[in-house]
Amino acid sequence: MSSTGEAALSLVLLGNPNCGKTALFNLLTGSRQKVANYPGVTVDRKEGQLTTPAGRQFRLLDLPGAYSLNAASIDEEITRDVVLGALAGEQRPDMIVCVSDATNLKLNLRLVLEVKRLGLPMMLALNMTDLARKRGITIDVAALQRELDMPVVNTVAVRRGGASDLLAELESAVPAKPPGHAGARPPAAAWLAPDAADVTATQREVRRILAACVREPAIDTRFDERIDRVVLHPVWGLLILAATLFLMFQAVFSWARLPMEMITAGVGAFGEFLGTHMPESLLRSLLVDGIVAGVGGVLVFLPQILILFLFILALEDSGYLPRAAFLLDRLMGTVGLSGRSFIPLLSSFACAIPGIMAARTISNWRDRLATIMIAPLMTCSARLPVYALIIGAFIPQTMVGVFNLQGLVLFALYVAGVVSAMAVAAVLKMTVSKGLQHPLLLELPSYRLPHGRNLLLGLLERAKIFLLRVGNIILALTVLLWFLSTFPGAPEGASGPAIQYSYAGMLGQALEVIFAPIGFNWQISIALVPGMAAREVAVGALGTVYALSATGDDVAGQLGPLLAASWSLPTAFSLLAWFVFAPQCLATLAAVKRETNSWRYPLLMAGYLFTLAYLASFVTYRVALVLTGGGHA
Ligand SMILES: Nc1nc2c(ncn2[C@@H]2O[C@H](COP(=O)(O)OP(=O)(O)OP(=O)(O)O)[C@@H](O)[C@H]2O)c(=O)[nH]1
Ligand SMILES: [Mg+2]
Repeated sequence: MSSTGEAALSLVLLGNPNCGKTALFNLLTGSRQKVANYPGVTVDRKEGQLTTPAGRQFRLLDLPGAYSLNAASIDEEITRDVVLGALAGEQRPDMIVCVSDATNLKLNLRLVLEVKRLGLPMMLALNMTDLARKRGITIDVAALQRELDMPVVNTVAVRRGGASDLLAELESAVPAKPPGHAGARPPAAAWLAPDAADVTATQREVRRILAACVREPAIDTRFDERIDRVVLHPVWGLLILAATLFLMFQAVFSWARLPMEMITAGVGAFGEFLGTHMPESLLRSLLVDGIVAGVGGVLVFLPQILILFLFILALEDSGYLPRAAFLLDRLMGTVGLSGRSFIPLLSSFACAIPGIMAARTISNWRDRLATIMIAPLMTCSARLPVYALIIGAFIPQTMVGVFNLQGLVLFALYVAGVVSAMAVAAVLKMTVSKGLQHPLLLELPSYRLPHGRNLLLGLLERAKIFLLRVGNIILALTVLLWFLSTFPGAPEGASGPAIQYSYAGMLGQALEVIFAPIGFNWQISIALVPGMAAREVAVGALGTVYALSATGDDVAGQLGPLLAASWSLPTAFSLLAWFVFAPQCLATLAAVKRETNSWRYPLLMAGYLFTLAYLASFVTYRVALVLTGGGHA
């Protein structure tokens, strides 16, 4: 509570895409919202608390970027509605903090002038002033303040203390709201969508203000342009993109080997220690067969996940992503998608859910729907443990020329996801999403060397998310599965491992009827069920199920060799094919329901993905059987 006892005033951060609003929000509130160097990162309103050095409190809202309040896409509608107080249950903000990229005021000031017409209390944060200075741009802040008739402060959102001027301004400039008098806010002028004449008038005003307040050297963009000549080249550009992605998958395997071996050894030693030092009991089984075999089995994949994210974060920070979108626009156009879909789809490599949300930036509903529907085919990071487990067990570590064979297979699985997504998009184009092509208008940010500290923080965040997942949902489901696999115990005189007679064993054997034609045994069938909650759980579940089926030896930390001994190669390939397609993630389906506001699309999605998964596994299994001389199963 602030010293004067007033209710916290609400502030919103409003500005063009990629001008640094979220970076500023994080700096002011201590949050860790996603920041990246391309437009359209934030797609939802985010709330935080801000306390000034003197102890004054504010509610701060971060908004999706917009070029105008005249919204064209869902994310921009959110921004408009928050600013105009049109959102249900949300009052109009007390004050608007416009954030502008100081290196690009010509574009940014248009929004400032448009918003100014609302007549709300307002101030301007000139962000990225570090870059502006580096480029020799000088801005006369006092003059700008006079011209705009509002407080103007310099900020550097990525530097500690970079918002001190803004905080000082907030300390003094905001009129306190009289307690209990919510109605005392200044009335906002009604907002009318600007017409062509308004836009021209605003442009003219921007030019006048810039002439009065800003001095720029003859712009020196040669650096960016020289890079773009290669990166946006139709042939070289595509080669660079392919090489980058390829390198990423090679690295996931080759760089991760040592840390993975260390974790495996650690987990194995721990399991063995428990196994030898605890008396034979249910508790020992829960710890060794349930938790160590299950959770430990998933934990091993942390290094690979971090390497994947290192690449994704570096790409996001560099400014390369919108270029790749631009490059792929024509290619994606052939299947009815636009380059606009590229970033949502690329985000889906991390997880389909933020990818599906990022599709909000696509203004055309049909394009957006098509993007949402194919997002789960992008290989999310939760599939990585499953792929890596099977590849590690069945694909030898040989080198093919300079390439690591395991990395090649992983790359092929990612390609399989992308190619199927394109095929599905092409089918959707013929049916639901028939429509015109829209030209891709995308602002290209300046290239920037990824910030070491940002990368490190991003990776720590990722590690935290993964470990929390392991500690929460994966642990809980593993324990549940251990329970279901242990009870009821085997009847007297039973042959075979006790798990066969348990609840999970019975379920697995029932499901095996469905899955036998695609080569899955009852152990795999069991693992698929908890795998619906989170894909990695399938790995933990296999660990537990095999630990309980094994006769004597514990499998903690060495599930791979055990699988290699008990599955045929066709079964392994079939399971890989299954995971390329199967919608093994309820959270994704829930996100689709939320984003499309209907049950229709998640159901459609689950239906088509399960069908594809079954077909793909069936074909893979049969073909592999023939090729490996396994005859008819
Ligand atoms: N050098 C420098 N970089 C900055 C500054 N502020 C933000 N950035 C970088 O600019 C990029 C965009 O920052 P974000 O905070 O994601 O921008 P945003 O306005 O929230 O973007 P949207 O959510 O897409 O509208 C990131 O790469 C930041 O690291 C700054 O003051 N100086
Ligand atoms: Mg943002």
